[in-house]
Amino acid sequence: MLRLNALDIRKGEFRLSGTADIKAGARVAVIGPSGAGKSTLLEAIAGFQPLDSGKILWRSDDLTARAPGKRPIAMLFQDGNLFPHLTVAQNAGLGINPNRKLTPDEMKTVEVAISRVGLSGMEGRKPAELSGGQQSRAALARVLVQQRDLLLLDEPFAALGPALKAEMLDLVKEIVAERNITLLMVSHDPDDARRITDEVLLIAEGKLHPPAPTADTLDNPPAALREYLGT
Ligand SMILES: Nc1ncnc2c1ncn2[C@@H]1O[C@H](COP(=O)(O)OP(=O)(O)OP(=O)(O)O)[C@@H](O)[C@H]1O
Repeated sequence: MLRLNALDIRKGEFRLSGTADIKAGARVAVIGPSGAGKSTLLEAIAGFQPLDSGKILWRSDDLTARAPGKRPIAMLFQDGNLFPHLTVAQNAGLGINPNRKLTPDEMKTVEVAISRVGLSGMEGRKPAELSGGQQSRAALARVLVQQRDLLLLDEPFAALGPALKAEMLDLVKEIVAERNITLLMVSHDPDDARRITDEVLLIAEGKLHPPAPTADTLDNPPAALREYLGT
């Protein structure tokens, strides 16, 4: 269980508070109006945004004071997931160790991850030599080699066309199921949430709401969500 316990986050005038428990292995969409604090919540879970109060617990480990790199978390953002001067294999290898050459076993892990995301044969290419979809796959390979329990996605596929985005979401769904990864995904598109998540965590008006089933919530949205969905 990922326990977001009595969180209180302040950023200038902005404030977000609430409690939510996320079951291990769940796939959860983080939804809410623009500026509601979706990215801020992911940053807090990853350790980049300090809490004013509250605790973040994972399987009874208290992560609250832990540095980002020491948390069992991998994260993908909308942009900037790849270094342009490094190859696909080097970018993926950064997930294991940014500072030194990889051991043969670690190189094997990179090779398996690159194959899993469908980029075998492209290990030596730089990001500029890949399509947008292939770049997303390379970023996902880096997440895979990290072998973390939690994956946080902040709209990483927003720049892709609808078909490619659907393909990437399906790949993420398969991979998190295979590895029993707990997924939190920020999305502006309710169809993304329906496609791969079973629960939604709504953030609105400074409050974090406990996760609720995706289809029920989107079919019968609470008032705070209705305006955002345009229903
Ligand atoms: N450095 C900052 N100082 C003060 N307020 C900030 C700062 N950065 C962001 N904010 C405010 O924090 C709030 C939450 O921002 P956040 O990016 O988490 O929202 P979001 O729900 O992810 O938005 P969007 O859907 O538009 O990406 C916003 O109202 C924003 O204006």
